[in-house]
Amino acid sequence: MMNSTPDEFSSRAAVSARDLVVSRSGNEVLHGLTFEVPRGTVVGLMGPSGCGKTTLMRTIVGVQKIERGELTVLDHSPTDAGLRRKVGYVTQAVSVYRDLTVRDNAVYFAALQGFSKHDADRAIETVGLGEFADRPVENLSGGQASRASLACALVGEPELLVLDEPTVGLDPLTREDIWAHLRGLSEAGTTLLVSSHVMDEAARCDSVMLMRDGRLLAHLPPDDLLERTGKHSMEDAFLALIRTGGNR
Ligand SMILES: Nc1ncnc2c1ncn2[C@@H]1O[C@H](COP(=O)(O)OP(=O)(O)OP(=O)(O)O)[C@@H](O)[C@H]1O
Repeated sequence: MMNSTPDEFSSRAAVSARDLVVSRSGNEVLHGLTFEVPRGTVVGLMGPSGCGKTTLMRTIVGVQKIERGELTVLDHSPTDAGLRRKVGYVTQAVSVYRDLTVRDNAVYFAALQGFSKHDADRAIETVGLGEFADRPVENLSGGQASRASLACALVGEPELLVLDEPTVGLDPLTREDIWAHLRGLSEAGTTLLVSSHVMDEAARCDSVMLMRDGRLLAHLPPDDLLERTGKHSMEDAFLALIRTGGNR
């Protein structure tokens, strides 16, 4: 990577950051992150509460100001209007209208971005909610409601999907279900950046970015994390890495 030309660098990375510094309300929250998210991969963003995961995701989707450093998203500046149709973002809270049906939500999101009803229906099918399309979101289970949010982010078939804790509060079976959908999207070419508190979910990612206190401790494939720390579970491996501050 050190020897890459800018073109080679950009063509491989969906997101690349160099010395990225971000402040919120005057306090520096991200202290100089340098990383690359390769296109078509699933990257897990893990770390304790308050370490800066949401802030990083907000910066990538262009709603958080960059203080210093560089950030490129699909070869554009994150605030570039051309990215709006290429980047999907699902926040932690279920962001759909609970009194509307799944289809009406998806059609509304589609219309906002200039997509069709057909695009909305395809997104609903993608997340496996076809049979619930005419049901108000308030009458769905938690996992189904999460998938309804996901469907809204998928209407335009984004190239990059940024998901803030899509499985939080869900039971293991539903988590499994959501991850199967995410893996399917990745196999179809979408790049996914997914945050989670559940360290075992790291094992489902192609690589894991481990953050602590606004810094990146490591970015590596899950098997390498286990090997590097000599641990058998992601949880233990992460704790070991935190104790050494990311050093061997
Ligand atoms: N609006 C804000 N103004 C000032 N500081 C903020 C604001 N939102 C978050 N912070 C601070 O920024 C830091 C990072 O918060 P962030 O929400 O990015 O963490 P997180 O890793 O996503 O946490 P969690 O896993 O609990 O969602 C925290 O110290 C938090 O207190």
